[in-house]
Amino acid sequence: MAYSVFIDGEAGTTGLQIRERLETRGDIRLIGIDPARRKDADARCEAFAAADVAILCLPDDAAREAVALAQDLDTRIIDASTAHRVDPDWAFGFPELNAGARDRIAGAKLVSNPGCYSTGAIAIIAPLVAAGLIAPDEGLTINAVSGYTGGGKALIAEYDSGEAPAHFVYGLTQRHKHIPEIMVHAGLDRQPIFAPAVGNFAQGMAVQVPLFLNERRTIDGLTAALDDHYAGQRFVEVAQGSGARIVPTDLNNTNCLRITVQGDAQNGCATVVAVLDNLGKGASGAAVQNLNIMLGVDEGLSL
Ligand SMILES: NC(=O)C1=CN([C@@H]2O[C@H](COP(=O)(O)OP(=O)(O)OC[C@H]3O[C@@H](n4cnc5c(N)ncnc54)[C@H](OP(=O)(O)O)[C@@H]3O)[C@@H](O)[C@H]2O)C=CC1
Ligand SMILES: CC(=O)N[C@@H](CCC(=O)OP(=O)(O)O)C(=O)O
Repeated sequence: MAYSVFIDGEAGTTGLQIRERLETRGDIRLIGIDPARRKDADARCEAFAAADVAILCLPDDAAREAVALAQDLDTRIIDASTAHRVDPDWAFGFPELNAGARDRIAGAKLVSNPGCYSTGAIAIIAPLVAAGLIAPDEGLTINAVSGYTGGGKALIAEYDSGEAPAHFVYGLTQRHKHIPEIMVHAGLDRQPIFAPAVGNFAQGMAVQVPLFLNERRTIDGLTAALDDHYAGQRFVEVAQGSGARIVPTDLNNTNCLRITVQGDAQNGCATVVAVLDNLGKGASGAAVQNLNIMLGVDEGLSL
């Protein structure tokens, strides 16, 4: 039996990559929509009604509108946007978050994918809060650099034009849209300082959480807590750092996320770094992983 899947926004950056991952699958029938009618409510309603699962790859307002269009249908929804990530009626689409996360996704009608930066930040912070190695009210800093596809078609066009800078920092007013979901799903009571940046490379990202060490919080202890948390997970690994460079593009075109803990016990300073593909585990890969979990098929299919 084939499942019907509608990708709303399939011509966008995230949508295209989901399509590529699904179009060769025998167990999935993709529902197409006439490109000229891709923003037409009637055409989208018909597609929602025909779908077992709809994947929203839309700006936030359009995602909210799509959910309203589908509200009386049985269609299950995966939303790649920011619109529903802290809504308790939606399952949070990070299966590796905690013991119950995968089952919640499997049984959910509504699943909200984490943002790309949030995936890296939550992957680091949530297990360390759960292990008592980061206090919920600790003042944390999150530094990150992303490839420019993270900004969707508009930022891609800027870089394609050759007019965009080699590197820029942003989010300086500390209102980045990922901060609420990081706090809720990592278990932080105090807002972290978030310092994102974009570099002149298409995809890939590194998310860093610097931590001061103490008697309780050692490099070995941090590594062991993360290792324990992710033991047996297929797409998240905790690796030994070499003390050398970490390259944000290392996991491009995969659904993997790699965490390393490095620092110096003598000066008491360490950095925990997550590397992932913003379009892989940070968006399209995660959506396909969640789809697989919702359909009850092998979680790694087409990833
Ligand atoms: N890029 C990334 O790394 C990540 C993106 N996301 C999220 O995924 C979602 C999609 O982002 P991304 O793919 O980057 O964005 P893009 O700008 O690349 O694509 C968005 C797509 O949505 C279409 N669209 C816009 N409004 C409507 C509407 N009212 N009805 C139907 N289609 C519409 C656009 O069509 P048109 O171009 O014709 O306007 C476009 O094809 C966003 O919410 C984003 O925040 C999540 C994680 C990472
Ligand atoms: C480089 C860049 O611009 N990145 C985007 C986040 C990309 C992402 O994860 O998007 P959603 O949260 O919308 O899903 C930003 O900072 O707004």
